[in-house]
Amino acid sequence: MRSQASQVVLHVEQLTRTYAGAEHPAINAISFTLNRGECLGLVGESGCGKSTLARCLLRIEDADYGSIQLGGQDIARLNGRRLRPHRRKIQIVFQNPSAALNPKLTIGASLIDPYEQLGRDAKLTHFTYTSKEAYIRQLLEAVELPSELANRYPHELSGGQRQRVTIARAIGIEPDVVVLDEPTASLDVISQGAILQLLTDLRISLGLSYVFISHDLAAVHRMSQRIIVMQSGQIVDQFGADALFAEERHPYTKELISIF
Ligand SMILES: Nc1ncnc2c1ncn2[C@@H]1O[C@H](COP(=O)(O)OP(=O)(O)OP(=O)(O)O)[C@@H](O)[C@H]1O
Repeated sequence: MRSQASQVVLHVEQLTRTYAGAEHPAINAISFTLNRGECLGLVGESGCGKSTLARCLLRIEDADYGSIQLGGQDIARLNGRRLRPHRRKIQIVFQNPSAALNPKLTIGASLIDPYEQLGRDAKLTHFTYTSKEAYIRQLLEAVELPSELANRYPHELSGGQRQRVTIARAIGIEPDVVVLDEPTASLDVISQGAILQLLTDLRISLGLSYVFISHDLAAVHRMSQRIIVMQSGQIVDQFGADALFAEERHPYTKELISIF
């Protein structure tokens, strides 16, 4: 029997996307696997294609070529009603929580929304839905926020609190994969550390699997068990996090380490 840690939850193969009029693909033949319970770090400088990859994985954008195996099904070419049952399985936390939350919805309403849109048919194992209020309370508790915040609006929260809410929204429907796209980029240093710690705690306690995208090698190293380095849309290096400083690293990885 395969151990839980070696179960592949996401298998991406040859994913390629070229924007109209661009000379080079924004992402070029990207392939990787993500195991259950693992954080896979994806690092590279601005413009290397990290967010394009995130949008393609979420099917916000279509890749031109390649496959995205999620739970054994290639979702890269599914659309409309055929894609819908798979949407719950992959969720994203964006870098700017202010843009990700509807300013007209209370925090409670924002938290319930993914469940109502995508989660009703899901078998939840960590959270239980007995009533809206009870479900919202559990989610706020999971991200260490007081339940009183449920009645507030996003502008009445700090940036760090808002990001906790977007994390709760992403994990509340228990996806197989959470893509974290620079989740701390808009926060101050203290909040950054607290959010990274919360994400690690949640990964361990809920068995979550992350693709953690960042230009910040130190944060990626702190969070991840394996690291992929991207340059100009391509993967140039990948290794276990404990081999970051090994001699055989790609020259570009060494360059990133030098500005670590
Ligand atoms: N909607 C778009 N239309 C055309 N080109 C785009 C679009 N989005 C991104 N690009 C181009 O694709 C390449 C990759 O951009 P992308 O935003 O994925 O990189 P990134 O690594 O996420 O950068 P950053 O860290 O600055 O967000 C860049 O050359 C960018 O200019």
